[in-house]
Amino acid sequence: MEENAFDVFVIGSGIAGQTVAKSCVEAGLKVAIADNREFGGTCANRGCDPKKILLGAMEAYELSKNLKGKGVTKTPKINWGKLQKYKRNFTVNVPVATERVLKEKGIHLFHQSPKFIDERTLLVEGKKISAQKIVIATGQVPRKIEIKGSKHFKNSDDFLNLKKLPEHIVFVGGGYIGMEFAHMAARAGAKVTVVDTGKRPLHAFDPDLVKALKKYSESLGITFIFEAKPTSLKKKRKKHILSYEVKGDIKIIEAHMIFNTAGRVPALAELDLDKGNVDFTDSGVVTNDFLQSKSNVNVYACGDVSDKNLPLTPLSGRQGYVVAENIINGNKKELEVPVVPSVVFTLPNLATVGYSEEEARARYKNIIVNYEVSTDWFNAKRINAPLYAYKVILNERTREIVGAHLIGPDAGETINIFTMAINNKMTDRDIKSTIFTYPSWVNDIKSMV
Ligand SMILES: Cc1cc2nc3c(=O)[nH]c(=O)nc-3n(C[C@H](O)[C@H](O)[C@H](O)COP(=O)(O)OP(=O)(O)OC[C@H]3O[C@@H](n4cnc5c(N)ncnc54)[C@H](O)[C@@H]3O)c2cc1C
Ligand SMILES: NC(=O)c1ccc[n+]([C@@H]2O[C@H](COP(=O)([O-])OP(=O)(O)OC[C@H]3O[C@@H](n4cnc5c(N)ncnc54)[C@H](O)[C@@H]3O)[C@@H](O)[C@H]2O)c1
Repeated sequence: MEENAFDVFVIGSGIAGQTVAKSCVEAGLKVAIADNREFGGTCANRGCDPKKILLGAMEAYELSKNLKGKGVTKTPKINWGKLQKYKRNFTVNVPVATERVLKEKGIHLFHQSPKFIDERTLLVEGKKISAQKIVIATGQVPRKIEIKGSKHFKNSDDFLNLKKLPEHIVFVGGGYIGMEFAHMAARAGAKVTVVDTGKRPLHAFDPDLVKALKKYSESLGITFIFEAKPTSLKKKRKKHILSYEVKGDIKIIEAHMIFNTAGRVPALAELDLDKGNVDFTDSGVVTNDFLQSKSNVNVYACGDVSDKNLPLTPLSGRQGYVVAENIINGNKKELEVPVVPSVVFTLPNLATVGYSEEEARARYKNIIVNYEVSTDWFNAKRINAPLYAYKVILNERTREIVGAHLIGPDAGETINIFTMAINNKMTDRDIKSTIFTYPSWVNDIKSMV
């Protein structure tokens, strides 16, 4: 094979791209991978992992705060600078280690965005590269807020790398990222405001539990401004001024830093997809059930950038695996996704799996909705947890669990048991007859079903 010809050329070295590249090279194919940033992708470098390291200190803070006067004498102070240093121990080696593993496997690396020249040819690092299969696994990037002065917005990468925490922070967007960061910043001592165009934060989550989380967030000092449309952003010495419109009135808010946490969009702008005849929409590359481009059979897409994804790490890995299988064995593997749990890493965690109450009502004739604020249960009282609640939904006819929504300490772990229960069509009786460890959060689910 010519030097610049590959069986598989993968664009993007996150979980999706790496999964494809490694599987294909192990199957004996000649593989290359390109990334226009540090290798390793969003999750490991500037997403899930670094965020969760910062969260560790917040967990220590929260537990101590709740037990203050109950055997714990002081609420600790977060040393943001030291916490960031600790986080960097984990992230600093990711790109080098990722490159090393890929190279050791015989994968060729490129450090630039390729551009399509035609359906099978790319231009990268000044070379024309031909490939039998091209895999787009470029993930997502923050959605631009198209207002005057938008260049002054910081984004999630900036927050996760902040050396010093500003006194007053505004997050524009109260979704996963805005809420997780707002909780961290407030606990670390910043004054925090969340501005959102919607009527409430976290619109994909159960409204009753979100209401409880919002109220608790306010008790941490977080201010919310809803139904607010940003109109301009100005920098004035050390401060930034965000103008926004609420019900026809223009208002302003001043802060030291203002972050764009208003959602993320497929990272496709640099690829010249038109030249490659690759169709895409706002949801990503248009794919069939094999994750193959509908307009160019030489191209596959996987991870956050495919139109079949919920942008979560486990799904991106799953899609990478499906694409690798289809490249290696021909299109045999369709994308099948079991129910997907999801957690917002605020403290307490807010977690969800399966149908929402609204979806379950539309889908089943009769449902049972078990909703309770359970802050007086032993597990919560033991650590003086301020918020613990659940909403579990069953199909009344079959008694199968069809949805679970939790807020409370470790809800991000407990939700996994509900995920297994839903996938395995378990009923309330199946759960009640299982023996779990005691006392444990998971044991509580017997009382929730
Ligand atoms: C702050 C934050 C927190 C998150 N927390 C969680 C969490 O707790 N749990 C969870 O499940 N998910 C979380 N996510 C989402 C998760 O990070 C993504 O779903 C996951 O990383 C997607 O993997 P991927 O391989 O599809 O894309 P990515 O990991 O984004 O990888 C895409 C790669 O392609 C590269 N690239 C982009 N454009 C080009 C181009 N033109 N040319 C070459 N290379 C390119 C990028 O540099 C990147 O390395 C979080 C995301 C963010 C931003
Ligand atoms: N814990 C996790 O699993 C986790 C954490 C972070 C991110 N993620 C993934 O990353 C994706 C992106 O997260 P996100 O928080 O950026 O997006 P999001 O879609 O969760 O939230 C975006 C928020 O911004 C608001 N918004 C949109 N445009 C606005 C504007 N112009 N002004 C003000 N508000 C505006 C929306 O109403 C929404 O509330 C998520 O969908 C999720 O899949 C997951």
